[in-house]
Amino acid sequence: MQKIAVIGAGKWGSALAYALSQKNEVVITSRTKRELENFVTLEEALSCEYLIMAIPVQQISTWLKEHFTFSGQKVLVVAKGIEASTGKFLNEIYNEYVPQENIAFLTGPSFAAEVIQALPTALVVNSKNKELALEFADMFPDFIKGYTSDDVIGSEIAGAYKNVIAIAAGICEGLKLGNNAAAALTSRGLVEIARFGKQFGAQADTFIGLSGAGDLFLTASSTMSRNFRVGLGLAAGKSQEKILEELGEVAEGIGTAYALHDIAIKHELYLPIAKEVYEMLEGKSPQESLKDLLSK
Ligand SMILES: NC(=O)C1=CN([C@@H]2O[C@H](COP(=O)(O)OP(=O)(O)OC[C@H]3O[C@@H](n4cnc5c(N)ncnc54)[C@H](O)[C@@H]3O)[C@@H](O)[C@H]2O)C=CC1
Ligand SMILES: O=C(CO)COP(=O)(O)O
Repeated sequence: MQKIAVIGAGKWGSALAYALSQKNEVVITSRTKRELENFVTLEEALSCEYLIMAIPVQQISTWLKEHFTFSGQKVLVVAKGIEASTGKFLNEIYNEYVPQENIAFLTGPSFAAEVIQALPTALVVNSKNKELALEFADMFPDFIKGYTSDDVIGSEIAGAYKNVIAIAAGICEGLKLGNNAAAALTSRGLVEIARFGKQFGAQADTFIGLSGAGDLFLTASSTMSRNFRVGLGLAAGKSQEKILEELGEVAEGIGTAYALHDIAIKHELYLPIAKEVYEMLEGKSPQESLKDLLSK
């Protein structure tokens, strides 16, 4: 039995704590105390050999600075997004604290609400350390088929960027543009993600697999996705503040759209869907944006 600590008791941290507890000893911690039987202090969690990091991307730099000291832990990062304030990828942020051989990243189609019901899925553990990736994949319960990959940057980009495309897909649905438009937008989204990934050294195969197409098709087609629901809210003319208040949970696509906007300017990249999502978040009319994307 492995002693695993999940850090962050939101939807995803809680679902993974449940899933991993099928075969392992798991404790969980969060910034506010929860009435959970396996709840421990942060100090105790950080003393475990294996850490599952479920803190949202926009908060993680500050959290690491304030709370984390590396002492040999093996870390699985399960968040998906790009830091808005700096444009940094998660692996860059974590690599300032955790050596590359001790860190892995989890991607693939995984609504927490289904994982916590033990419904089946297949996920990818991405790490430059193959042994570590296998170690984490072996911890999964029978209802999660574990794959491994060494394409850390590709899988990370796929997981982060699909949240932005899911916002666009939610807008498309909210505006009732039809199934053809939704499929066109999602497939162009996948091309956009893959093209962006190539710029940063990703492997092309990653984008047609679980971390790319798998997670994109899931998130961009379901109201279970928080990012998709952000899109529905924008289509309904709601403000970003109102949408987030109603959501009550994190939607990483928002911060990631801002990050992509800055990265596109810095590297002179053509990211049409991400650009329109950014502009809609900044107040452009969704009708206008979708017209710009989908008509000649
Ligand atoms: N919910 C899902 O289905 C999935 C979520 N993810 C990713 O997992 C990450 C977390 O998402 P959820 O758990 O769903 O979000 P959530 O909104 O349910 O929970 C976020 C958690 O982070 C904690 N948190 C926020 N700021 C913090 C800080 N400064 N210090 C410590 N803790 C802090 C909150 O207390 C909360 O427990 C996101 O990056 C998301 O994209 C990935 C796959 C599936
Ligand atoms: O990443 C997810 C599923 O794989 C969750 O997506 P949302 O954050 O949009 O709900």
